[in-house]
Parts: sequence; C-alpha cells; structure tokens
Amino acid sequence: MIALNGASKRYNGTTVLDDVSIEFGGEGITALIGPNGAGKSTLFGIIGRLIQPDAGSVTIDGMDVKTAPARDLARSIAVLRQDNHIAARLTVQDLVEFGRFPHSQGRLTVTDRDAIEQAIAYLELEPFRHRFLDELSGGQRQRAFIAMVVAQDTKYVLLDEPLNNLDLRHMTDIMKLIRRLADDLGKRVVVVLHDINFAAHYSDRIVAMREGAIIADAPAAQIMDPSVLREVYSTDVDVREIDGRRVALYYA
Ligand SMILES: Nc1ncnc2c1ncn2[C@@H]1O[C@H](COP(=O)(O)OP(=O)(O)OP(=O)(O)O)[C@@H](O)[C@H]1O
Repeated sequence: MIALNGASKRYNGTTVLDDVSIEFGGEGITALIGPNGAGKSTLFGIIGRLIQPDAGSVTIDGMDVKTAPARDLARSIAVLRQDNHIAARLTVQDLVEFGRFPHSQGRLTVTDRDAIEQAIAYLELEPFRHRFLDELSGGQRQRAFIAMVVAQDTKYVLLDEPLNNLDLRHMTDIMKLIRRLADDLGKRVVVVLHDINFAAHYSDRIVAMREGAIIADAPAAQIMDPSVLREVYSTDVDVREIDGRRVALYYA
C-alpha cells in the first residue's frame, strides 16, 4: 500500500496540503477528483518524491519514500505527471525505452524489449514509433507518455490527468486500458480525473480532495450524489440514473 501519514505542504505560507493521512493502492482503480488547485498533483508529487513534504511521511509497501534508493522507488511506482518536461527530440521508442531504465540501467534485455513492444502495441503507437515527440498531436504524445509508464511495469501506477488532450474515442480507450492494467496485470492504479463520469464508470473507489484535504473517500457510486459533488466542486450537479448507472449532468 501507499500510505501517507500526516503529509503537509505549504508554499509561501499557504497550506496546499493539510495533514493528509490516507492509504492508496488497494486492488483496482482509485480515481482522485477535486477542483483545480485542490492539491491532487501536489499529493502525487509527494508520493513520487518529486516534492518534499513540510511534514509527514509516505511509505510504499513499508519502504520510506524519503530514504528509499531511487531504483527501488522507480521499480515500485510510476508517476505520470501533468507537466512532462522531457526533451521533445526523443522518439516515441526512445521515450518508451526510457520507461525501462529502472530495470535495464540502459542495457536492454529480452524482457525489456518485450515490455517495450507490448507497451507500444497497447497504446497503438506502432505507426509513430520513430517520430519525435514534437511531431505528434497532443493526444498521440499523451499516449506515448502512458506507454512509457506501462513499460516501467510497476505495481503502483499514478496517472495525473491522463485524458488530457484526448478525443472521445481515445479517452474511452485509455480508461479501458487502465481497467485492463488493473484487472489483467494486477496494477494498482490511482488516476486524477476531471470528468467524474469517467471516474464513476471506470474506477472502484473515488477519493475527493478540496483545499488540500480529503473530503470524501467511498466506492465510486456513492460519490455520484448531488450533495457530495456540490461539496467537492461548489456547483450544482444533477445526477441521473441511466441503465442502472449514475451519470452526472454538469453542462447546464
Ligand atoms: N511550486 C509552487 N509554488 C507555489 N504554489 C504552488 C506550487 N505548486 C502548486 N502550488 C499551489 O498549490 C495548490 C495545489 O496545486 P496542485 O497542482 O496540487 O492542484 P491540483 O489539484 O492538481 O489542481 P489542477 O486540477 O488544477 O491540476 C494550488 O493553489 C497551486 O497554485
């Protein structure tokens, strides 16, 4: 499990993560939702040791993230951030190979090559594998980054807004892929989503954040409730039942 114990973060005197204690990474998919600025990316950054908390600690299967060797951390958890500042002059294949680095240390074995091929196939990137990242559309680039994470083949996978830039079909395809990662490969996935209908449809558990705190944590269907969603987003959201599933209407 990924366990946060009293994690806090402040920037210039403003608390953006407020004494958060929670466990992530049970089986299946957990969606992390919440308004802009709620602290979702900060939470991911702290779990992945990209951001130092001001207080509290994080453990992953008992390993203290603060002191864990980088290689052990990278073999246990993959974090896809929103702001990927990886050089654009990498090809898709280079990027996916990069995902294997914690295993290969730069010398690719047959297992590494298999993982790379599988990730490229999973994300339908074959036609683009030799293209540079800056020669792709936003959605194709997003898929390439997800392929890198898939190739890393970690028990825990954290994805920060993986549906960014994707069209309707690719959004659905990525959510189905994430479901397969959880169901077929046993990955424990935590995914930040802004579309609560995707969150409700594809995840098992939804954790809602607001102003640096966890304000709801329940099976996905229970979060699809007008009063819960109003509290999370400070706006009225209608919830209807269609074919036995709760669907939020928030366009009006
Ligand atoms: N480096 C930084 N310096 C100062 N403030 C920061 C910094 N990084 C984040 N913040 C602030 O911390 C708060 C939480 O940001 P965070 O990115 O974690 O939110 P989020 O829930 O991921 O939002 P979004 O949905 O918009 O991606 C925001 O108010 C943000 O402005």
